[in-house]
Amino acid sequence: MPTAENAAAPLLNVAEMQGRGRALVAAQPLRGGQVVLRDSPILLYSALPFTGGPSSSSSTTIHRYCDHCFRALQSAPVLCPSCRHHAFCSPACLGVASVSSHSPWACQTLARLIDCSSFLGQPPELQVQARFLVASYNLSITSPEDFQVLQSLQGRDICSDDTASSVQLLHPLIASVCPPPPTPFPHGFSPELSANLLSKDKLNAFGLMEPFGAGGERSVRAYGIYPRASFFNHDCLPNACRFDYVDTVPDHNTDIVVRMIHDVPQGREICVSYFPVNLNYPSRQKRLAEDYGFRCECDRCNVEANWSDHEEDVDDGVEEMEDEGGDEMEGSSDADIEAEKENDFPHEYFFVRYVCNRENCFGTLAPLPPSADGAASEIMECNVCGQLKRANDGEEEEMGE
Ligand SMILES: C[S@@+](CC[C@H](N)C(=O)[O-])C[C@H]1O[C@@H](n2cnc3c(N)ncnc32)[C@H](O)[C@@H]1O
Repeated sequence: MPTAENAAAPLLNVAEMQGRGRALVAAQPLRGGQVVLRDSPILLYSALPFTGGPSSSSSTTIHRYCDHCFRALQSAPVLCPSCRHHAFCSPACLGVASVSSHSPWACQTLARLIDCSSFLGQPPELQVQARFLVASYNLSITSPEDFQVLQSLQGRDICSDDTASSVQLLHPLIASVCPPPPTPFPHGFSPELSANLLSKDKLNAFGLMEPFGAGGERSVRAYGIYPRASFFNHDCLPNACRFDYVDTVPDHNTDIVVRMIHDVPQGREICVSYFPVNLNYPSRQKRLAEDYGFRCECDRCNVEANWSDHEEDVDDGVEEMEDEGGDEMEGSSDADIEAEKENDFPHEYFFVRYVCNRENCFGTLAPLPPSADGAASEIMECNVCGQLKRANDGEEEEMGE
């Protein structure tokens, strides 16, 4: 039970781990549901491609989110008086944005990109990468200290072919439209720096998700760089997961909160999953190799590496965990099948207890934080659909919306 003394002590230490870089490790025993990190973004950018352009006026552009705090817009937005393209939820948000995310330099650069027809013809992913580059160079002007933090995050040593071709197109385009900064860029402005920044983004950005849709779509509203949360390594059976409450909390609405999924002892590495936990083994390995540059050797991958039925799962990357290993079990008795399943998939308890059973959700469940006296909560919260359920020996009982 946390005492007043150890509640004030650090919960996580940063440690260097062989083959894994920096990692976050439990500095004391941690309880399921405990909040181990609350982190604010140093940079946020929209996950949507640009809309508008020379033929559109601001009155025809649909503004879905505040361009600073990314809350869903409920009423008529406050438009930026200079570009008339960017929309804010309130005059206060516009005021903060005008000296940070939407500085005069960012405002003019984005407005000129929006008016550039050759840019608007580019694929949506490239337009979103342009948003990140403009936000990063803007950060170097408005907050050089935060820009240094961004640069200190892990990136890829060797620029991937994808990143190289994005930079080849985007860097000269941004250079040709952006006005001179108020003072020379304190950290430079070059294709090499753009490539370096894009590789940091790929490894470290967290997506702020749209509310869970009825069809189970998981679309991203905005991406953020969260410097302390960036130290979490990946595990395919994570012991922590992150929550965000962009539309529901009044202050610091873009903060992310990382909570323990279950108890862990002091000294254990705390990991999150970089994607939904229901992805199958080949899809997880492919994604980790291509996007994050490493081969996962977690307990779950070591077991699943020996399964023989990966091929059929590769197409959609999603699997029903209970069906795994079924092909090899024909002709066996029920007891044999159960025993074989148990051997094949010793981690099944994780999916029963900690994966949301709402259709198409596949979110991760973590208990609500323990009470002030340290008592564990029996209420589990899904980090994707937000549903609350009562945990009951692995059977969850829904508690309504
Ligand atoms: C968001 S960073 C995590 C923090 C990072 N270790 C650091 O030193 O800053 C993601 C990178 O950490 C490394 N990483 C994360 N999880 C790993 C794992 N399970 N095994 C090996 N490397 C991992 C990979 O290099 C990955 O691209």
